[in-house]
Amino acid sequence: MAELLPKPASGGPRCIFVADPRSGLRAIVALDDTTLGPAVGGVRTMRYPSADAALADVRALARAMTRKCSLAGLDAGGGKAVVLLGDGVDRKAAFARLGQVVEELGGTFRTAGDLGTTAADLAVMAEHTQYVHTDERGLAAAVARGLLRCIEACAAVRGVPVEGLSVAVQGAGAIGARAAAALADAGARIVLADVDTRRAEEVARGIPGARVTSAERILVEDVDIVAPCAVGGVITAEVVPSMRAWAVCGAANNALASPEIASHLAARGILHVPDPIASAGAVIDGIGLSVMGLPDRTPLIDRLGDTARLVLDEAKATGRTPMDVAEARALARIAAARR
Ligand SMILES: NC(=O)c1ccc[n+]([C@@H]2O[C@H](COP(=O)([O-])OP(=O)(O)OC[C@H]3O[C@@H](n4cnc5c(N)ncnc54)[C@H](O)[C@@H]3O)[C@@H](O)[C@H]2O)c1
Repeated sequence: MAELLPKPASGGPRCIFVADPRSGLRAIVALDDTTLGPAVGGVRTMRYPSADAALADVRALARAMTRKCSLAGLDAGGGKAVVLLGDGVDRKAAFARLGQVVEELGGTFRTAGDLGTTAADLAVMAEHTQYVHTDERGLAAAVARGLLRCIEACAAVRGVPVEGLSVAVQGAGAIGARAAAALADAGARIVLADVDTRRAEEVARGIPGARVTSAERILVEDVDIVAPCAVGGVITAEVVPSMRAWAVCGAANNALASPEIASHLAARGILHVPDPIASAGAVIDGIGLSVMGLPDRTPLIDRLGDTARLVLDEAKATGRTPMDVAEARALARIAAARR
């Protein structure tokens, strides 16, 4: 069963709820603004406390993807899918059904991996749809490249080189591991944490000079930059006063617990590169190839550093938060396309 939920009165993404009793699949696909092109966004797979929590998450993530695609200069809008993990799900059959649903959408939604979705899940989807991007390693490398460019922008604003910076990377999954390696290659000193400590230790072993800290401490470590690369909502009103870093720049989607947190960071003088910019490497790589036909996406990925710099400079000049500046820039491009 695939049911189109009514568009919320407050606006925001259109959602399709998918329930497949045979496989146990429960999923929601959200389609946000498609002015610039098809709705694009990865598949997030996790246990949610309730269906309402999953709906709120997928809507917020799809909205963020709209901003991400617009800021990156892509011919694409925002979308997202979440799979609600629960007991008794036949994972292979569930992702096969999700692949069929994506195919039935006929290219209006294009997807790839995200938190909790494995390469095996994506491979199963790809047997049923042409609209899934399965090159997880390539996408993670693209995210890491874009994140590095944004960290270079932070360093330039601060007037310091990237070489020798200490960076606390939260999350040692696909993105965190690749980002930590790329930052270390650029001369940064890495502190790494994951709720799965063994995973953090394994990743750290492959990165010269990296050390592991606890998941509880990572955001308040005595470092130059904090790079959230795990779940969203981690930069909270409680965490900000204890932070010792001078910049937050990571690839986790929706890292701020709420929009007001951007003001908390600004009040403490902490630079913040909004994650719709810092995490955009993957969508640029995927959509740059599949929708825009760009043989080489690296110039567009490298431009994320310029965008980060512009946003940080405009925020400083106007007294607005980088989040507000980024949002305004993203929406201005969409408004211009509608005219
Ligand atoms: N995969 C992509 O192409 C992509 C692209 C752009 C952005 N992102 C974002 O990057 C983030 C990570 O995605 P991923 O693909 O690496 O996911 P993943 O599932 O491969 O890895 C996530 C890791 O974070 C760890 N983790 C979860 N909660 C944590 C916490 N509180 N503290 C420390 N570690 C924690 C998990 O144990 C896991 O190792 C997500 O926010 C995702 O939306 C992913």
